[in-house]
Amino acid sequence: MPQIKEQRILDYVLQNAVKGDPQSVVDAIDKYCSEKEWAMNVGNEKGLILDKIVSETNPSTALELGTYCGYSGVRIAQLLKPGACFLTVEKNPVHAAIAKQIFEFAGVQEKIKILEGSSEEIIPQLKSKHKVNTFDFIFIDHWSDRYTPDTKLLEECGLLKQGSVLLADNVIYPGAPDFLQYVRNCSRYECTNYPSHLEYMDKEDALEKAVFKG
Ligand SMILES: O=C(NCCCCCn1ccc2cnccc21)c1cc(-c2ccc(F)cc2)cc(O)c1O
Ligand SMILES: [Mg+2]
Repeated sequence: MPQIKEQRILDYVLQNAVKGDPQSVVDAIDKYCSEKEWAMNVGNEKGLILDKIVSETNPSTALELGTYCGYSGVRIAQLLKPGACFLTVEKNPVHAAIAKQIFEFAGVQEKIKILEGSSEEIIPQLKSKHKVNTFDFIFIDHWSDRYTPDTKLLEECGLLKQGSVLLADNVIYPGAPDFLQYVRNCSRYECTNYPSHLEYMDKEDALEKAVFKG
């Protein structure tokens, strides 16, 4: 019995999903986490909203803050056009290692680059060290108290352009009240709320989309 939940999730995927089939990996994680052990993946209900917004944006450049086991990374990667650049930031090295193996099993590893570290140290390095200009799409799913400072940091680092789409998870539960206040009261963002539920639970949650107006 692997000692940590994330290793058990990986093992379940390796034994129950189809190698090279991203959707089977997503479905296996959802099955395990709804039937066996809850985990903080965005889940299928919010995941379908994520899919719709990624498809509508059709990003050439995408960033994710909060990789965890790679569930949302696989969902996003399978929707990206060939040649798109997708970076995902994970502070926890154990989770990053699990996500790497999930991406490889799903067959999306060529589309995703995992950056290990905290958002506040990585965001300022993105232009210089990772040859990024601006992001078309950003999925925010890390510590909720970093949502606002990191949004401001992305602005200050010139990583947003007119039309950049920010999509934040958990704005209701656990909640990101200061982020909602910031983007909804800042004239530089057009916001849309997508009510949903906490992954694998009946508790209310929501995604918030904030489009940068430049
Ligand atoms: O905490 C969550 N996510 C954040 C984890 C990332 C922390 C570390 N980290 C990763 C990248 C990174 C970059 N910079 C700094 C730190 C960084 C989360 C929690 C819940 C949740 C928990 C308990 C409960 F009872 C109900 C719900 C549900 C979610 O969907 C979540 O996403
Ligand atoms: Mg989340």
